[in-house]
Amino acid sequence: MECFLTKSRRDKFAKVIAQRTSHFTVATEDVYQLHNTSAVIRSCDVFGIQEVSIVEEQNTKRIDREIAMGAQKWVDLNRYHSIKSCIEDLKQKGYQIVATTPHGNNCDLQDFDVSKKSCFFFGRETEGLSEEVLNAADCYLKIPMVGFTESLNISVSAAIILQHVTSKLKRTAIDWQLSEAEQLKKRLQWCQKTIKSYDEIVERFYNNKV
Ligand SMILES: C[S@@+](CC[C@H](N)C(=O)[O-])C[C@H]1O[C@@H](n2cnc3c(N)ncnc32)[C@H](O)[C@@H]1O
Repeated sequence: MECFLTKSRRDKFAKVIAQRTSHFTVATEDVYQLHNTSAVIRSCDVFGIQEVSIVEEQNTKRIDREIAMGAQKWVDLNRYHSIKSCIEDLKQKGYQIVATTPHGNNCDLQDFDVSKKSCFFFGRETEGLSEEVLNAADCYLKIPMVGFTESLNISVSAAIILQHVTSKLKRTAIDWQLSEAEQLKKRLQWCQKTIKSYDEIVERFYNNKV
């Protein structure tokens, strides 16, 4: 199927998939502002996180396509209407639950142990994470702050944390890449999303673009 893509598109897929990981994943809990969820998804794509879970117990909103800049097309979105089922699924997949929060004596980002498969939970703009997530968490993670402001914006926190943990992970000997079979499956899915119609394939074929 990839033969129907242009060479530059195929090369791009190969380059991006080689940097994708399921060692880390991200979950957002009832975030009110669409642009915040979209910006988190965009950061996941940028830092190579393949799966994102969006919990909408109270809000059910469409992802803001403009802000995600098409990132929602390349990242797998799992949507949940209950935090309980989201946590159960993640634990079943072998992830530890990491509650990100500006409060308390949590683990500082610099000291975070990247060896375990982890899901980073990000909370609501005003209330932060629910008691349910905080109680289920295996650990708490904090970005150190030295100003007057009580917390960072959720999408800013996600970008800082993901940049830090993914670059630290890549400096270890941990096997963090998707398996060959997973990479192939994902590339085929991306192909399907890229090719909009059979007419397009035929047109490309006759115009010698493939
Ligand atoms: C605007 S903050 C929520 C502030 C809220 N008043 C609270 O008490 O958590 C939104 C989310 O960003 C993340 N966050 C913000 N600042 C953070 C920090 N310094 N360290 C870790 N996560 C942070 C957390 O996931 C938080 O739930």
